[in-house]
Amino acid sequence: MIEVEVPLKLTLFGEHAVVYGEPAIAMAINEKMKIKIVPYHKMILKSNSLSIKGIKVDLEEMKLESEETSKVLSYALSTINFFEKEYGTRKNALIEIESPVDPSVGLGTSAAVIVGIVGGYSRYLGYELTREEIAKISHKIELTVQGLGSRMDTYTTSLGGLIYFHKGGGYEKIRGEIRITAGYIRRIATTAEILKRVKSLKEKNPDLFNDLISSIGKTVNKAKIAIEKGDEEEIGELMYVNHGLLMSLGVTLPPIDNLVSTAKILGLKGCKISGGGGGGSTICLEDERARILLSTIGAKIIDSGISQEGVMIKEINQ
Ligand SMILES: Nc1ncnc2c1ncn2[C@@H]1O[C@H](COP(=O)(O)OP(=O)(O)O)[C@@H](O)[C@H]1O
Ligand SMILES: C[C@@](O)(CCOP(=O)(O)O)CC(=O)O
Ligand SMILES: [Mg+2]
Repeated sequence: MIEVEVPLKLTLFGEHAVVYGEPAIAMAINEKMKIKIVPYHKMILKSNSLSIKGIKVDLEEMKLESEETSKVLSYALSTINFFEKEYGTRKNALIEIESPVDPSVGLGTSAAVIVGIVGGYSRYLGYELTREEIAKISHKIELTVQGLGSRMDTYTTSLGGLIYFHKGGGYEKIRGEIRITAGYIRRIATTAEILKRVKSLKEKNPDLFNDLISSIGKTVNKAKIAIEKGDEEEIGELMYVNHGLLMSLGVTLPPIDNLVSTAKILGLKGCKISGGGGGGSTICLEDERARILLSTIGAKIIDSGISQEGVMIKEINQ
């Protein structure tokens, strides 16, 4: 049996802008997606946190027919099919995915599912991929499924730690400690849908869009220096600036905008959305009042402690 643990992630700065070549800073956290792969007589996928809306069942064979299912399983299915296409092999297995959070809440579950299956299923096939190789393959798959996207989530969940992604490519681990209070609410759209909306904004108003995106890039670079210096005041101020720029891109949601502006008035050091937006995750520099504010919007608080470890793959002889 192969057991895989993949850290989820928080985007501290630079979401959306990183898709257009700007820098970003993300952090792997202690919330871990777990994937188990055991030999089986056919290919079965089990997942604890998915739900589908609307089903059609062939009552003769009790066979479920649902467009929605293949959409919701798109990341997992594309990853399994990747191996068949690239390696020409398909070894039946029972693949069980256990997520600590709901899908599509800005915590990188899409990336974690891909990274977990790439890491676990490649090992199941007898390959020993490095974390960097897992990240590279996973980014390719996530991009194929989403049509748009950056290397940020797949690299952060594969490699672990606090990572600065350079403008135009490459990355480096950042020394520095940042303590976050984080929670999430359900979303009104998936990241793929939100990415498409942001892209249409770019097409409609390229000059304005480019100014907004490069302002986010500047914010990210100032934040990197502030994190390395441990300057919490500056980090927090830049979180509010980044949130305001994301608001201009139209990816935030009123309840979260209200929370962020209330936090600023109350004197919390810094808050912003994290990830694709449209609801989902909100992060603040660690503060008890942030937990209270998050609970007022019904957010589920998560374990946002940093995970220095990236994807962990264990082979267990049964
Ligand atoms: N536990 C899971 N099992 C299978 N697929 C999952 C799971 N969690 C998330 N996914 C996939 O990832 C998609 C969510 O990706 P995305 O919208 O990018 O949100 P996130 O912010 O979590 O990355 C889901 O629609 C589903 O296809
Ligand atoms: C919006 C984006 O910058 C981050 C998406 O994060 P998530 O899938 O919402 O966890 C997209 C990307 O970087 O691929
Ligand atoms: Mg995602």
